[in-house]
Amino acid sequence: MSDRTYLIKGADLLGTGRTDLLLEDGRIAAVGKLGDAAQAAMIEADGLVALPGLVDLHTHLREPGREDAETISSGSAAAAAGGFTAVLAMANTQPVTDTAEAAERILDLGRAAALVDVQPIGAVTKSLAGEELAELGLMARSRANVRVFSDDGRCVHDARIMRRALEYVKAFGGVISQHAQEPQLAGGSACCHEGELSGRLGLPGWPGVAEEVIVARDVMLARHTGSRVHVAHVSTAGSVEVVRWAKSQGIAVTAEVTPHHLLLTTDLLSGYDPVFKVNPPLRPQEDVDALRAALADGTIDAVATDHAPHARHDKEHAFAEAAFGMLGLEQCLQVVTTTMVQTGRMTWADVAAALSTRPARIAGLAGHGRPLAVDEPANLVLIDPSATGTIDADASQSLSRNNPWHGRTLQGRVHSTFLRGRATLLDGEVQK
Ligand SMILES: NC(=O)N[C@@H](CC(=O)O)C(=O)O
Ligand SMILES: [Zn+2]
Ligand SMILES: [Zn+2]
Repeated sequence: MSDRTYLIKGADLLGTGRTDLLLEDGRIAAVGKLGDAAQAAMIEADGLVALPGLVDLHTHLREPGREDAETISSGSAAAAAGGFTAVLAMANTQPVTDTAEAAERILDLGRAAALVDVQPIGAVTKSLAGEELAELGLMARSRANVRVFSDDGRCVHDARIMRRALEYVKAFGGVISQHAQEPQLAGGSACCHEGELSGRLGLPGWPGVAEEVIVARDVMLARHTGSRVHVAHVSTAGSVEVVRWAKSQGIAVTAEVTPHHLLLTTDLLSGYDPVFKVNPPLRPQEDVDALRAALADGTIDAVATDHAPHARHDKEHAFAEAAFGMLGLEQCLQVVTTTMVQTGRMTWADVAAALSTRPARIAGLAGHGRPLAVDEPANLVLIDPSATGTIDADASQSLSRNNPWHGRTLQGRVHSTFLRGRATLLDGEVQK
């Protein structure tokens, strides 16, 4: 299983043509038309597309604190099953990842699970309380080498704290990933998109502008400080407009969109099923269309899952009381295949950019998002784009079952994943 040599025969390299790949000693040892190699395990990759290993900028692994919902080990298995070779672990654990020691502990647990590189995200403020900056510098200088900071789950709403955080991380090339949700406009019990439907359902909603005002403020703070801001889970056409404008001005902003915001719309809430309760909420079709267009034209840099596992007893409530969040790691590539590749909006090379190269660059992860070329680390995924499957929430590697794709048919099947030449997923089986 572990450190063997693999010969991948006839994979379609980023959709540009068929080739063989030899994986040896953790690296890509040869690319091209290769003869049989003794000792190598052969993988018949006829019809499979090879992409660089996927990188998720936004994963909730729940350990420490909520190991009933997910552990670093179970979340790593879900990541491998989804074609990921690196995930960034959000800081809203219990306790919060707001110290160097906490970040190093997550790094070590990820190494012990050994299915994906788990890179901790550090909190921007102590305990995510929004009041005092966390130990950003100590986390950056720690063994965990933290470069991405986020209070995700909460918005860094105090403009003065956001300014200081941006100034601080600039010194070491860090980035602030913002959960853009203005608390006065989207406060209290808001639990869905504000619109005609929320009125009819009797659910308090929050409008897209509550996201957009924070995105607008933050790009101006990024311009003022000369620092980098990343917009987590962009959900509205208005946010896309702001990001597009900011990029045209040369402001250092990047943005991500989730699989669910690329496919699901707010009218799913009419059944009051809490599996569709998420922040930011599912939006109308116009927003979904704008997000797809922005991902295709590069205004949105990356797809990130916002994989948010929740135990049954937190999710199975009346809609208004249920926890926010849905699973994402295992079906991300299939959703992108379905919404973006099958529809002709993106090529496989575009997918590699949005799910691997750009997220690795945003997060400063050196060994990931590299081209599939000789001497590069053997981090890659094989996908069968012609396969279709009906999603079964119970077939998940995650400890949680809040899977919004359950019962849906999606295009594509993740076949195998390799982390530094070691198979972490082989023909659909996670290699623990
Ligand atoms: N997306 C969600 O609805 N929930 C996330 C937090 C977050 O990403 O804001 C969670 O931690 O459960
Ligand atoms: Zn968030
Ligand atoms: Zn999140």
